[in-house]
Amino acid sequence: MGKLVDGVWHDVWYDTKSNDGKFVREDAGFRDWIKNEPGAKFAPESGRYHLYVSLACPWAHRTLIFRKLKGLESHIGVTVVCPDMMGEGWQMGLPEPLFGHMRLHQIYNQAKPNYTGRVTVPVLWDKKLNTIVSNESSEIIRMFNYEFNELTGNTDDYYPQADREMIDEWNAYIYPHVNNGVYRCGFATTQDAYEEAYHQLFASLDRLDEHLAKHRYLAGKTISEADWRLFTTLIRFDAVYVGHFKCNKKRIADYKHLNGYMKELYQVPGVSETTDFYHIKRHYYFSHTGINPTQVVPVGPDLDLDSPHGRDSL
Ligand SMILES: N[C@@H](CCC(=O)N[C@@H](CS)C(=O)NCC(=O)O)C(=O)O
Repeated sequence: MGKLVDGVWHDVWYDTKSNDGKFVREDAGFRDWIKNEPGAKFAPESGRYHLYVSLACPWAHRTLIFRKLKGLESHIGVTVVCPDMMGEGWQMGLPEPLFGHMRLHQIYNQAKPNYTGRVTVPVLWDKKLNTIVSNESSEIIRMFNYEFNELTGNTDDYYPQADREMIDEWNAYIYPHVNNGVYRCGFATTQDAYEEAYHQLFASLDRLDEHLAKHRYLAGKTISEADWRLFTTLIRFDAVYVGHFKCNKKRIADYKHLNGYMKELYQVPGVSETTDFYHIKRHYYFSHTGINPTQVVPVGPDLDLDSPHGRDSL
């Protein structure tokens, strides 16, 4: 794990010392947008864009789900990096198809030779302008939700106008406490920083479970972006976060409503194909040697994801 400084790779772990042991996530460095409008710099064209993802990563997982559900698989190519993220950061198993690079930091440098920042997945690459459009998953999924509709004919909407306020509110609540909350537990380097994150996480999961007792989805009557953003954390929870990140007050399997909700989302056609528990477990347990120095990857747990979710009556 490391970062680029002026285009040079440095093998460094997260700096928690300057934040009282707290893990603080760095903002993404590439924030352009694909737009379906005349004269757009990044226009929605078939075959023009390429995604670099890790199947382990919850942020990258969001983009794979949207690529699948929005019918973008034949329009946007994908390179899946290896699950092990060691001294050189994310690496390819085979030379990636655009430049033959073996390391993701070479892709960042290809876009910006003097780049300074972390080298994260997902990355949305533009083959025409030879640059990174975006490395921010929350924005990539918005682009996938709308901007290719004319090309694909798929008008499914995960950010409908009528529910936007609710979706935004849930996103703003879930990101710090749950999505990033599990990382704030796992990467904390002081007891206090860990406990603060832990209590916020489980208070939030309790609140979500209560909400989902009465509502089938987070916002509105259909599955929205807020649900998919929560899902990619929930699906990793029992396999990784409970043990590796010490989020062990309860498992998702112990939450009646959250568990059924997670299963319903997992059972949406196509979604299980985007979920890879080998990559998920191998990445976290093998790569974070500061947390798990033996790099032994647990065999369990046995997950029950295909049984009836029991949410139809809501
Ligand atoms: N804000 C980014 C966060 C992406 C992110 O942090 N990805 C992790 C993988 S789960 C990563 O690549 N980490 C490498 C690093 O921090 O060096 C997004 O949502 O797209």
